[in-house]
Amino acid sequence: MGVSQRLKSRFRRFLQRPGTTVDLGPLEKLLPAIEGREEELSALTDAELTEAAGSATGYEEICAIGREAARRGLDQRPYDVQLLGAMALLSGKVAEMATGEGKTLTATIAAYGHVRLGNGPVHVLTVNDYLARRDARWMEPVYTLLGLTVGSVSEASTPQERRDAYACDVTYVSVSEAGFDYLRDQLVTDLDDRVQPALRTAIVDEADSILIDEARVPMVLAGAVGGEQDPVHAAAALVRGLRKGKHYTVAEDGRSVAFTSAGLAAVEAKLGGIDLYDTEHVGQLSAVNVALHAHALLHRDVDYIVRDGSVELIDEMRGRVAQRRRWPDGLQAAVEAKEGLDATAEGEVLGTIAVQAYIALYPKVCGMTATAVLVGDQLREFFGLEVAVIPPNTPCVRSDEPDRIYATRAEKDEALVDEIRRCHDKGRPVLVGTLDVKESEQLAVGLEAAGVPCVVLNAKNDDDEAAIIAEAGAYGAVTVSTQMAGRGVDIRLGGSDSADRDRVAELGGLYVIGSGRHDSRRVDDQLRGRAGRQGDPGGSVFFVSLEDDLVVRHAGDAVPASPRMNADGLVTDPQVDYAVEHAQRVAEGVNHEIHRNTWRYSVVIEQQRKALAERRERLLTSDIAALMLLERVPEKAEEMDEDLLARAARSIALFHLDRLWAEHLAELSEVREGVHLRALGRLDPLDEFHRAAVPAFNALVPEIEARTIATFTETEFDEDWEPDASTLVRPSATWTYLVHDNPFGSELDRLIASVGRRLSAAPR
Ligand SMILES: Nc1ncnc2c1ncn2[C@@H]1O[C@H](COP(=O)(O)OP(=O)(O)OP(=O)(O)O)[C@@H](O)[C@H]1O
Repeated sequence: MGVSQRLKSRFRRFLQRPGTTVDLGPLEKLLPAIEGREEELSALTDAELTEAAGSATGYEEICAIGREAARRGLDQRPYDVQLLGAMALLSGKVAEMATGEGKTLTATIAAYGHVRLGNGPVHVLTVNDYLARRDARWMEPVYTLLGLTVGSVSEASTPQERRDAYACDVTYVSVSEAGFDYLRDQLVTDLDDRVQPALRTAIVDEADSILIDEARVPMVLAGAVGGEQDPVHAAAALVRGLRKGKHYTVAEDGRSVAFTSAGLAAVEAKLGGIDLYDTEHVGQLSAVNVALHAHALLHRDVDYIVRDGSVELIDEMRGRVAQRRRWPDGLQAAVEAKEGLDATAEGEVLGTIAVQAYIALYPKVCGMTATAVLVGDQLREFFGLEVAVIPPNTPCVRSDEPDRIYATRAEKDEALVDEIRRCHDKGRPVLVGTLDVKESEQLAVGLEAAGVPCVVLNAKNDDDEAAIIAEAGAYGAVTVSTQMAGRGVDIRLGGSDSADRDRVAELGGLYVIGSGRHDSRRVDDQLRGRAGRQGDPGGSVFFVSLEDDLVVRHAGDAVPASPRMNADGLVTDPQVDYAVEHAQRVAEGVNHEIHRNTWRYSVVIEQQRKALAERRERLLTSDIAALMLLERVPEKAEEMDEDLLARAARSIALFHLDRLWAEHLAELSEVREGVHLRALGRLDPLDEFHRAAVPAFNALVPEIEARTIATFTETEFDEDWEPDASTLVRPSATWTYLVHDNPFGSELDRLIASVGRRLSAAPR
């Protein structure tokens, strides 16, 4: 590489440092020309506008026509910054636009543009069904004027409704529904049963949340198989009385737990004095470890709630019940057993894909969120996406106060209630963001005792979430919710009808209070962003205590022994401010590392899934299965009617491919859970995983052929032969779920830790 090239590449690396963003200059230059088209376009009839929309080609024309359609369809003229955002999305970037800047409309113009540029159909991927439905309906008049069809998919949609929605130019769908549809489509035996067309372009809403926070969440399609309950219940009973410190220790980061020698001895005694580390008890050891995880690390009303006799997971970030989400196999049943509920059937995994891998199936991806810069390096690392920061339409005048830090939790809680009461007495609306549902409820009790009425938004009333959040800016309102709840819902000053706007604005607008710093600064920034939208007055502050989890876990050493404080107990030591910032950065680093690690495991499975999907597609759309049988079993195949042979060969081969893939997934998950590794000792888990996964996959294709030939040979065919009539019965009921936070990595650590402890324990 020559000197100038090296310089260029260094300069480029400088430009691409985390936090650096795309230059908007070239796009800004188009704005005057777009504006110049307004008069001429406004003179067109609706029909003429629609016709013009159908032939637009460049960014300039797309934006000019998009603007005119929005003006007519919604009575809102898109701001220049919204057009800049739309162009950033058209050029495949993640647009960072502050909360309330009108991302919904921005995405609409971009979706139209993508269709015009030949990148359709476009999927706008949302974080939930509510937003998919709302945005599709809200933007429909604009799409109609642009001559495009729009649809939305939700959990309740029938296959035909899904097919219709996906047949539109633009489809709004939550990322999980889209992923599940993809997985179901991978299992059809008749092309007509598919609902999704080939994936082309995704516009990802709340991009940081979907692309980073949810990236490693696997979406799972399962078939009904009876679950075994008893070992799980037995293991839950074994760990029920165990105590922290004495019987087990929890790692500082709260992510893993390990038996102490005393704990292990207690469990082994209850089992009649067996040695759990004996190879014959490997299954039991695994069950007991999972039960301990459920017992020690998962807390009711924080990680899950129990409703109508079943365990429902709480989405840690949003603080609301995560629909159809489960922990990985075993853990879910262990929590159910801990709560004394019948364990639900595990089900056989028929297909699975992580959110990140699903997104990667779209040849074109772009996205938008209020907080992208902070994850700029991760967006680049995992998706090759760059961030474009779009300036606000009206400058933000929100006043963000420095953290108020107290020595103890109790002092913090008291000061928090006092501050809320002071604001409430004046009528200034307050939105409090808490870290979890339990904290929300505790705060509500404190507020009630102080005579402050409040509305608590928690996982248990998620149906009304949007409506409640929309009123958070009303005069005198006090709303308590977890930090992430209600993302995407507009908070207007003076209530959803803005009736009291002036009075509330005079009081300083909405006051957002965080009851603690989240693990990620991004989530804190999102919370702050709920105040001061579109140039509204507003304020934000976070209350922190040195006993908060985040500080204890990640900055224990950095906190001075006796920090400076003022008379009110407020810590005024700059070193403490630094320690809190530091704790957050460490937590962010830990999460990034977990993401990277999980992804390294998924890469192999992903390649295998893709290779098999291609094979399946060929089986489905060609006669390769029949040709294989003609070659391998000529006596029988040549005698059969051609159509019948093609039909039978295809069904049998698809059946075996799907079955073997399901078996393969089960095997991989066992490998990952460490069942094999435990016997193998301390080897690099990732290497070990590859060593098992690659040959297992290579054996798959010959095995599909062998089983296809066997079934073909054994089956009697007549003209009316149907797959269902033979032994080729597919799992009848299928359902879908998301696997919550993958504890495998930490489980391995835990196992290694417990093995280590075991080894160092004195021989008995
Ligand atoms: N060009 C415009 N002119 C007037 N009002 C607009 C314009 N664009 C958007 N709005 C209004 O601004 C409000 C916020 O829009 P929207 O909900 O799309 O914001 P957002 O950026 O998605 O916010 P969030 O980060 O909460 O998702 C809506 O009430 C919308 O009608």
